[in-house]
Amino acid sequence: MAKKTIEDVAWRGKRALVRVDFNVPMNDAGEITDDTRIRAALPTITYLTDHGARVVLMSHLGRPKGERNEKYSLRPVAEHLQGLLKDTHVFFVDDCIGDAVKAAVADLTDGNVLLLENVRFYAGEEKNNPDLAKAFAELGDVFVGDAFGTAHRAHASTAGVAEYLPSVAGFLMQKEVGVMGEALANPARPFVAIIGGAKVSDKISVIENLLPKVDALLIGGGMANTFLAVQGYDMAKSLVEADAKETAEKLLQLAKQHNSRLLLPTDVVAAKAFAADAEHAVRKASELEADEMALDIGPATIQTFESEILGAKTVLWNGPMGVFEMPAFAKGTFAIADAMAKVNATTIVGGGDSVAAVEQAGVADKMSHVSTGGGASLEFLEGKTLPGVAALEDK
Ligand SMILES: Nc1ncnc2c1ncn2[C@@H]1O[C@H](COP(=O)(O)OP(=O)(O)O)[C@@H](O)[C@H]1O
Ligand SMILES: O=C(OP(=O)(O)O)[C@H](O)COP(=O)(O)O
Repeated sequence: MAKKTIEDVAWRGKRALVRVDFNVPMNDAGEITDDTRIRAALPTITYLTDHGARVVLMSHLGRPKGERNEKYSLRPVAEHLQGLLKDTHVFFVDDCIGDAVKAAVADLTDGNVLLLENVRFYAGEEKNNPDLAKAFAELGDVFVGDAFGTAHRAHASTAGVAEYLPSVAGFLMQKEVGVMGEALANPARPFVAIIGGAKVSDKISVIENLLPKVDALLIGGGMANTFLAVQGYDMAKSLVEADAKETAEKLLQLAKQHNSRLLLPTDVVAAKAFAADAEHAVRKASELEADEMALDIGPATIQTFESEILGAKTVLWNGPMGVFEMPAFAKGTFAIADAMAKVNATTIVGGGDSVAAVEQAGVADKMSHVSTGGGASLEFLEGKTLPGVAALEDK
């Protein structure tokens, strides 16, 4: 459902209380190692400052468990944001509620930005405590939900606060929900989805939700082994989830019911150990040796998957095709990234390791959309309503 956005508000002089997801990775020295999520929030922030709003940003960082912990301070993020927004004053206040925060908000002039300290320094945040939500609401005139990466959490700063203020979507939230929602509801066809990653059990609901909608579902990664085992292949030492075999069988039936083509690897890269330097060879999926494990899809499977992708008009990808952290088993994953970069279609990379893979392959900017949410995009692809989206007003 379409949500009101920041374009539906007259901002001059108003305080925009914006929930962003600045939960960025940092090294031990407290340096930001990937600022993708900060950059992804810039269109919303600059629209608001350009339109004369006083912008109050709130976010979490890590999981400080409801207590103040300097290791999880957002101060370095404020400094980084100032570097990105050269013509804008970015202020930081070392709390997210209370008198000092109210004073810092009152000091803002039109077009200024203030980043609050980590909202997870308060236990009420993750409990969606109404008093904390009200205290946040006092800091703004309009709430802007732009933290797609945290939209699957019903927390005080993502959902609770929206009960006390007019609430609209930011541009990032609008794009994430718009592009993925359109692909699920009304895809240009053929619609091909590629699902990988370690386990079937993590992605049952995603597969269930996609099967009736897609023209073809390509399955790779560790999870393909369980499907192959169900079909009678001896997967030898491969990762196979014994507990998920029944589920895999049901999903194969579901594919038949919906006439969706579910494609599994026909060949794999088989290794004698789960190690970067393990001896390895290409094998048919039916011909693994007793001491081998499948750690990537093989060249024939790559070719099949590539031609499916190149013939598609919508491609959605979630989860690596193999143990792509080890170069010997990364070819399948990078081949998917490259094929998606080439095809003239709507291409969506949904969260987690597949995003890391398109970034490593240097093709992130060739995709129509690279999601900033791992868990959130997974829940969205499962067809769940995300609390941080539901909290925003419909158009
Ligand atoms: N054939 C395989 N055997 C064992 N592990 C695998 C295999 N293929 C992929 N993996 C592992 O799965 C992990 C990613 O799985 P998952 O967390 O489900 O994906 P995502 O983060 O994209 O949702 C990666 O660390 C990768 O090494
Ligand atoms: O990084 C996040 O999730 P993700 O790693 O699933 O994308 C979000 O900021 C949510 O964080 P959380 O999983 O601690 O609630």
